Amino acid sequence: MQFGGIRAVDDVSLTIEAGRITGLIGPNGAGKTTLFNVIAGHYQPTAGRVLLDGADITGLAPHQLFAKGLLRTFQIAHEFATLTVRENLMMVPPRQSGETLLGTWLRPGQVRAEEAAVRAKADDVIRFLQIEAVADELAGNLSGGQKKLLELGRTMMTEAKIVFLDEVGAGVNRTLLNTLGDAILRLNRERGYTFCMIEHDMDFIGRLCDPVIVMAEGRVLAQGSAAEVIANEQVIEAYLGRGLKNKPGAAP
Ligand SMILES: Nc1ncnc2c1ncn2[C@@H]1O[C@H](COP(=O)(O)OP(=O)(O)OP(=O)(O)O)[C@@H](O)[C@H]1O
Repeated sequence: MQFGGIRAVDDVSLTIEAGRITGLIGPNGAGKTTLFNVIAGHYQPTAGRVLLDGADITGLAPHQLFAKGLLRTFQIAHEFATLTVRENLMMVPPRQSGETLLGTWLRPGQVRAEEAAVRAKADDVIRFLQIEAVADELAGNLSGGQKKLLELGRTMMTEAKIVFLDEVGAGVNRTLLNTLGDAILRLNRERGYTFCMIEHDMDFIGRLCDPVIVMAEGRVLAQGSAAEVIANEQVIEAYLGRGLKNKPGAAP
């Protein structure tokens, strides 16, 4: 992927395996976000292809990828501050077919049945994420970490099972980060979600991700378990002077 003279992602070849939680790390400017943008349909790559289950999805728009079950978290608009958590969950369209106002007049019975199904689904999400205590709280009153949990919950309201998370743990306190991490792990193990996540916190990455892919200067530098990549000389060098946040074993 080239922006004028800058090759933000250069000759990158990688596989995100179904059923795994893949971590994507690398120093600032490594090309992680650009790669996400190319995969999730926000940028048309200047070269190369993106395949989903062998089918070419290069250049498809985000809503077309969404229909194929691939979602990047910020594709769901941010929460509505003046609606409750449950209402926020119920606002998420399961697919982007575009509910029409006319439809609600023509098929009121069907609409009522759909609303009941959506409410049941929202209740399931609330139970799964163990956020019953804030279900009727206005989303605007949630802490930053609770909003991230809500964001995950909104993802669960869709049909997408391949989810790209861009720094979902950023700015979340340690306790809620653990809760968020548990939810991601359980979604992966119990409900078959595939995740790919950009993160900077190595504790978080180490707990959740296998494999971890390291990018630097637009290229894939290393790939392996979290323990393998943080012991990799090239990776240490790429981070030199920038510091791996919360590198296990590092002095506090
Ligand atoms: N829209 C754009 N136009 C021009 N250059 C861009 C654009 N987006 C990214 N770049 C450049 O591409 C390179 C990779 O940026 P990118 O944001 O993908 O890195 P990153 O690994 O996500 O970094 P960070 O961890 O800081 O978010 C950088 O040199 C950046 O300045």
